[in-house]
Amino acid sequence: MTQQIPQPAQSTTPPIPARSWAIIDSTLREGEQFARGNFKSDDKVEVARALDAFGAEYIELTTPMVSAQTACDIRRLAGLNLNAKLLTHVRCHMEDVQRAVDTGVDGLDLLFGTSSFLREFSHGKNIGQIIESAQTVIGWLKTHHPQLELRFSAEDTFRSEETDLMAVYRAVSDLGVDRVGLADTVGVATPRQVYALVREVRNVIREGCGIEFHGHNDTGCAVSNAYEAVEAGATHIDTTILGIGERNGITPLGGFLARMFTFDPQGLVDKYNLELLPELDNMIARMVGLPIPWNNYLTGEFAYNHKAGMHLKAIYLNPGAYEAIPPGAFGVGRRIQAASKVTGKHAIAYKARELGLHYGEDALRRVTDHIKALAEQGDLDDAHLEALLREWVSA
Ligand SMILES: CC(=O)SCCNC(=O)CCNC(=O)[C@H](O)C(C)(C)COP(=O)(O)OP(=O)(O)OC[C@H]1O[C@@H](n2cnc3c(N)ncnc32)[C@H](O)[C@@H]1OP(=O)(O)O
Ligand SMILES: O=C(O)CCC(=O)C(=O)O
Ligand SMILES: [Mg+2]
Repeated sequence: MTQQIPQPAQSTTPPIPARSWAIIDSTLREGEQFARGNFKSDDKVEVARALDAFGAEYIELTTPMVSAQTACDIRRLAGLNLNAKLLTHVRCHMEDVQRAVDTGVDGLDLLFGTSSFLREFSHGKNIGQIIESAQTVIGWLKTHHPQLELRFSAEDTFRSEETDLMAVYRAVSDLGVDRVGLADTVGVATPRQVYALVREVRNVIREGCGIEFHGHNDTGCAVSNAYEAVEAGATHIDTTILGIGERNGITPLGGFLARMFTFDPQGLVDKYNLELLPELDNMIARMVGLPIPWNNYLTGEFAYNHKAGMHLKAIYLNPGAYEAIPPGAFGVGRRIQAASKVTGKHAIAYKARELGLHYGEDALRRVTDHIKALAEQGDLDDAHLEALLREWVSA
């Protein structure tokens, strides 16, 4: 079975080039906020090296304010001299940033909640005070650490007032941050809202200022929202391996890359070592002590399982008939499940031929019907199918 790499989806929308966006992988920050995420120092080194080998452009780390050990781990990771840029995620607070600049990271991801929920219940500051804090903190960083890459994010963006957001984004862009961040902190945004807000933010920030999107998956839109952000001009997307994070997590690295592969397969192949994705997913599954979900994007056990007779006939001729993305591109294989009640004669004929057996038309119909009837009691495994095909060919 050979499979042609699918061409970018044909639609009225132009393909989105992979060079227009970068991954900020937050497994070592948002992922530490996952119920089972508690990475030890050596785990962090393993994860950072694996993400670097994969080709992730940025790796976001937890704030050094967490503990002395966490600060020490950040310094250890900074000492690895990875190709990926290291960022640490800190409150917009002088003590935090002073601690962060001592760790040797390449940049700081600053944040301040701008929704009424967070202004009232998290930090108690109004928009004017948030902007003042940003001026103090960013001003100090620009003077004393001009080499650092800076991002400022309005946490809970999608439940914040539009006028507040535009005031904050304009102010931090004027202060010279490299990127502004939009965060769907509670996973409530719809793809259309994300598209519209990214376009609007683009109009108030200076040219060349990047836009980052961070999306939670509470309502199942994390991948679509990240995609819409890119379509609207976002330059950086936050992901975690397997999507781990607070509650049910954020945009998963694999899911986002699957989405983007359909627009620019070669661009993704050029940027990332995509065939390492199963290693990344397995590594995090091991570290958090959970299996990879059966329906996980690309690497789930059944992500490339083909079963129905009508599908199998076409799959044998060209797998692209029922696959948007060739599994080999991401280092995974497909499974053909030929011996079920929903199978058909073409699949059985292919299986027989693989075993060097040749059935005439009538015999093929009979053995297929027999298999389908037997499978009413449960699917047959490959060994059972093989034995049956060998037995029936001479019957
Ligand atoms: C949506 C997100 O994921 S945001 C990122 C979340 N990440 C984290 O919380 C990192 C891990 N956190 C920690 O280790 C701790 O919370 C620390 C070290 C940051 C702070 O610990 P504590 O001093 O014990 O405070 P605590 O966590 O109880 O409360 C949060 C404090 O941060 C303040 N705060 C919240 N957001 C911000 C902000 N963006 N900028 C500045 N201060 C903020 C709150 O006002 C509160 O301070 P207060 O006690 O002076 O009112
Ligand atoms: O800093 C950010 O942009 C995102 C913070 C975060 O994890 C969130 O808002 O869910
Ligand atoms: Mg988050």
